[in-house]
Amino acid sequence: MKAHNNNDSDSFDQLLSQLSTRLINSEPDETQSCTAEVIAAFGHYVNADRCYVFEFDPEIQRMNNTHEWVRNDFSAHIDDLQNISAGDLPFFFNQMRNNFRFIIDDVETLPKDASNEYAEFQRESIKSVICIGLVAHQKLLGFVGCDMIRQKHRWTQEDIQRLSLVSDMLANSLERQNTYQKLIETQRQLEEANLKLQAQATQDGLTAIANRRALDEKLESEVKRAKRQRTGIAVLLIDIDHFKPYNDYYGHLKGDAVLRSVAECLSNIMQRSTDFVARYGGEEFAVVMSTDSAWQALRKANELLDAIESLEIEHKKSSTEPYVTVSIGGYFEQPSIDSDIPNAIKRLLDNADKGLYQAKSDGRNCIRFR
Ligand SMILES: Nc1nc2c(ncn2[C@@H]2O[C@H](COP(=O)(O)OP(=O)(O)OP(=O)(O)O)[C@@H](O)[C@H]2O)c(=O)[nH]1
Repeated sequence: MKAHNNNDSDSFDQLLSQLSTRLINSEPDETQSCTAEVIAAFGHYVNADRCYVFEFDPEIQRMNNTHEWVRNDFSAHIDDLQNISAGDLPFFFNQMRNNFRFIIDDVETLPKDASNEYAEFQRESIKSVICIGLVAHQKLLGFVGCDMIRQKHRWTQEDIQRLSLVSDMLANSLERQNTYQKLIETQRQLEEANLKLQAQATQDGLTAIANRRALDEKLESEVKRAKRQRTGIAVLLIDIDHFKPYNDYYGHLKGDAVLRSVAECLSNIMQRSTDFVARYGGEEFAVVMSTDSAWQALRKANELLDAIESLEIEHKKSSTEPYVTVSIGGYFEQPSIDSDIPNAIKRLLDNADKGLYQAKSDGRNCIRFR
């Protein structure tokens, strides 16, 4: 076998140093191609027939071949060297766990208890093999190795030293890659948690529709839009009639179910992208709609009133029995271009509330528009 001369060693060291710089600065995709280049470079340098990287699972019970370089026509084995267990190659796994290396000049000299390994080396026509562990923070992550197929090779101190350099480089890069993956995963979890928190902050827990806070935000954006586009905006306040007697007679849990049914019914009807339904508090709901006329809003309010009664939820303790009904107060306004937004919002809510009070006074299950 060809011995290295000083030129070989110098040019290999230079190449390794360049690849190392690239690995340090590489994105995950480039890390893969750099690793492939590193093992190819080592394969050429040591005049090997096959070079590879394997990664262990955290328990060092299984390993996968992640990168492979083969000389000329030698057969590649990366596909059949996946998910290899410690039970398949016990001698090898033990050597790697205990010594972080496995160096065999002649596979014929393997001890008897390495019969599985011997059979595997025969299958791959391997005569000599060297594997050096990828170790980061005293943890064995995998190994980089070389096979000699054409002829046996006595691994020199120089081979071992240079492959150890390669393994240090790859271990650091693998460690960095794992940290990067963990960071990406943590970031994904944080974003998911943030989205959930955001949804919770603007969602009513019982009915899953928007809450009061979301309503305030919506009113502000809709008033701004109405001002800009010179359109009108209507607010409806919808209150379940005699809900206290309902709770007292049917129980709080059934009361909760009524709130959910009413919320769902309102949401099903208010389906335009500019429609908005929120739980205003207790047994009261609010609807915001962009509309050109009070008449259109009144028509929608009538639809809602009928739809709730049509749910036919029994309510024996109501003056509007036999079913659960609602009273609705509404107000429509076309904000002028110079109207003050907080005042406009206050006007919308106050007037809708006055309408609701009037509807309650006038016997409930009716609409009063101001
Ligand atoms: N089940 C249930 N009840 C609620 C919830 N929030 C508020 N309530 C009840 O809603 C009822 C509201 O009662 P009142 O304000 O007296 O109104 P009402 O009985 O509906 O009378 P009118 O509105 O005048 O027709 C109270 O009994 C509250 O306990 C809730 O989340 N679940």
